[in-house]
Amino acid sequence: MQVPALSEIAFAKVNLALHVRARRADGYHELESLFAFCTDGDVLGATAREDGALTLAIEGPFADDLSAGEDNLVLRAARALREAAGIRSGADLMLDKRLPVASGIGGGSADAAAALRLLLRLWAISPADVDLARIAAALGADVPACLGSHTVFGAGIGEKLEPVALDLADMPVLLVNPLVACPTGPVFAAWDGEDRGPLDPLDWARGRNDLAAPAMEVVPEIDEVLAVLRAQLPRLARMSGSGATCFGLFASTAERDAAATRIDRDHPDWWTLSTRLR
Ligand SMILES: C[C@@](CO)(OP(=O)(O)O)[C@H](O)COP(=O)(O)OP(=O)(O)OC[C@H]1O[C@@H](n2ccc(N)nc2=O)[C@H](O)[C@@H]1O
Ligand SMILES: Nc1ncnc2c1ncn2[C@@H]1O[C@H](COP(=O)(O)OP(=O)(O)O)[C@@H](O)[C@H]1O
Repeated sequence: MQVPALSEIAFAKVNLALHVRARRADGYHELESLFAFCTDGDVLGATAREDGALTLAIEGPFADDLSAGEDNLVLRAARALREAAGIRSGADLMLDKRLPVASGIGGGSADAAAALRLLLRLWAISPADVDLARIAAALGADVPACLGSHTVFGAGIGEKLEPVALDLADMPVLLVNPLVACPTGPVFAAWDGEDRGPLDPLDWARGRNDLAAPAMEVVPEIDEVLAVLRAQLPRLARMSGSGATCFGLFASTAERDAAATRIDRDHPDWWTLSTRLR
């Protein structure tokens, strides 16, 4: 595979807390979440094409779990940006798929956001000339937060973003996933409809993930992932998004790495990623 001209990391997303407040008439859910991002993720590369074609090739550990067809969020993002900018530029896109698919860490949303950042650069589009927030929101509820990929408070269906005075950079994180896909729609559908109260973003550690219980109905293995993670004595362990990935926040990289080694040894069929918040 050729070396791409430009590349961007599609930073893995973690919902440090996620409170579901109401089911809307259109089936979507009002929520409040503190989004944070890891320093690692998928890697997206791009090389310009003169003929205006858009192509996508996928490699990496989870390449077989998704199609490189027209509905891939990377290609949808590229087409949306090109249309908004009124240009006919092309690109060969290469996605190194390192994050498990449908796993609550926003792989698809992060890929879409990375595609927007990357193609703005490749095609020399000024962000002032396109309504990036609108393009992002049309691609998925999480894409606006993934665009900036910095700690942010989200309301509405996740697209109403408010800055938050929290610096969590460099905090050691361990992500653990049982490698059972956990699709977002069925998890929201299994939510019991009870509003358990608002999220104070500055008090997120005492918050909740209201999707954990419904996600465990869809993927029962999440219960064991959380128990195994908690046994490693992190500062905090919780499920991210609609699952099934759970995260542990550790006091030091040494404690995080020791936990990863034990979990990899005891659960060789699970996926883990030792990373940091950015
Ligand atoms: C739960 C969260 C938390 O960050 O993350 P993930 O678990 O997907 O990573 C997000 O809200 C997910 O956002 P995103 O992954 O963009 O969702 P979408 O593709 O737009 O929606 C997939 C489906 O989930 C349901 N959905 C999504 C968002 C929302 N606020 N309410 C919903 O009910 C809808 O049934 C929708 O058709
Ligand atoms: N580039 C992509 N990466 C991952 N999933 C994608 C991508 N493009 C489209 N999808 C679709 O989006 C769905 C949600 O994937 P993903 O964003 O990984 O889940 P989650 O938001 O739960 O982490 C997948 O089931 C997949 O079919």
